[in-house]
Amino acid sequence: MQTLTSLLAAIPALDQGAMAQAQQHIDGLLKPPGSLGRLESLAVQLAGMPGLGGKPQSGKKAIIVMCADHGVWHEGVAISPQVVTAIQAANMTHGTTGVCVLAAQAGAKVHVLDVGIDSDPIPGLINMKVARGSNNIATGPAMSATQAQELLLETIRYTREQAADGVQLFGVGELGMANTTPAAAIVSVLTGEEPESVVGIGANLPESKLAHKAQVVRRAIQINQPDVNNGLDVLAKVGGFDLLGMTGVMIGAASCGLPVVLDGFLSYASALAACRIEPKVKDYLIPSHLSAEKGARIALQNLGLEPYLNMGMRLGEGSGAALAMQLVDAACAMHNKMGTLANSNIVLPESK
Ligand SMILES: O=C(O)c1ccc[n+]([C@@H]2O[C@H](COP(=O)([O-])O)[C@@H](O)[C@H]2O)c1
Ligand SMILES: Cc1cc2nc[nH]c2cc1C
Repeated sequence: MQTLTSLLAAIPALDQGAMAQAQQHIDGLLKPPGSLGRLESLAVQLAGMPGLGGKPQSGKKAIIVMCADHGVWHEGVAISPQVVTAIQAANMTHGTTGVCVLAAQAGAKVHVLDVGIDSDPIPGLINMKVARGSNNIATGPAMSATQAQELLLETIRYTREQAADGVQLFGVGELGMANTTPAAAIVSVLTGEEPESVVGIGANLPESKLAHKAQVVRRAIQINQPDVNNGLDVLAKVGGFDLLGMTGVMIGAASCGLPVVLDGFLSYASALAACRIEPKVKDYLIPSHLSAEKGARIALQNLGLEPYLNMGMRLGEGSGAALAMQLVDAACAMHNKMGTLANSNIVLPESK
């Protein structure tokens, strides 16, 4: 089996030649050069990804939803009953969740992984349960270093298997009551921002409880002392199984030279950790929307990513990734189907 070190070393650089060629092709399409804005830069980014063979394409799509519970829920940082994680995970298999409906619109398959729900195994889910919930980060590490290393490798392997099975576009999603608390802790540690700046209401926590939630995040960081230079240590100490699993999908996709569409706030935390583990992962990340969670802008700015959409969404599950997959399809259609200026005998003067 491949080691994490060898998988990280195998992440290819973007193909600059293919990107220059795509840019030239797009400049010759039937429109004023640059007039399709960020759809054009998205197509160029895709063209550079070696796993797509030098051309923007988005055939088979997979949204991988990591489901887990969190010991820190018991600190009173979330209002949803913890059992909602298990109930909603089961709903994923019935196709009734937000992500399932939006993924169907995008032509994406939803893969639901149980990486640590506090329940018996749920029929229809892929069982990668590490434990029935992570430990309470306010009193100690979320998981052991060994658990973190093993789950990271297992989720990377799962992603690479899907790539071998023909998936060309990945999306990440998560489900886990209270997970905006460990996500805020990760974002605070990896951006250097104060917990108060990155803690938000999650799934409708009353504003009056925000100061308590920030205090819990502060305590988690104080007690665990995560190593800011070690993304996996941060995930293991103040993260959770779902957040770590999404990092695995990002590294797995990048190691295959394939794109991965982010979702909301939780996925930004996972992406910050992925890029701390290996900065090359960044080239393969496609932001989707700006989550309405308070720390969202800070996290994305730190990643150096500008979201495509701003819809006030904060559902998670991979719903934002599903929506933005349609933009990826649009960028591919533009590149592959539009006519050219040359074929219409249109000659435009240089604008510079
Ligand atoms: O995607 C987002 O930006 C997002 C923002 C806030 C909440 N969520 C979802 O709500 C849950 C976490 O909220 P909470 O309040 O329980 O920490 C979890 O299941 C997430 O999928 C998701
Ligand atoms: C119903 C429900 C669905 C969710 N999906 C993600 N987080 C959620 C929280 C709740 C409460």
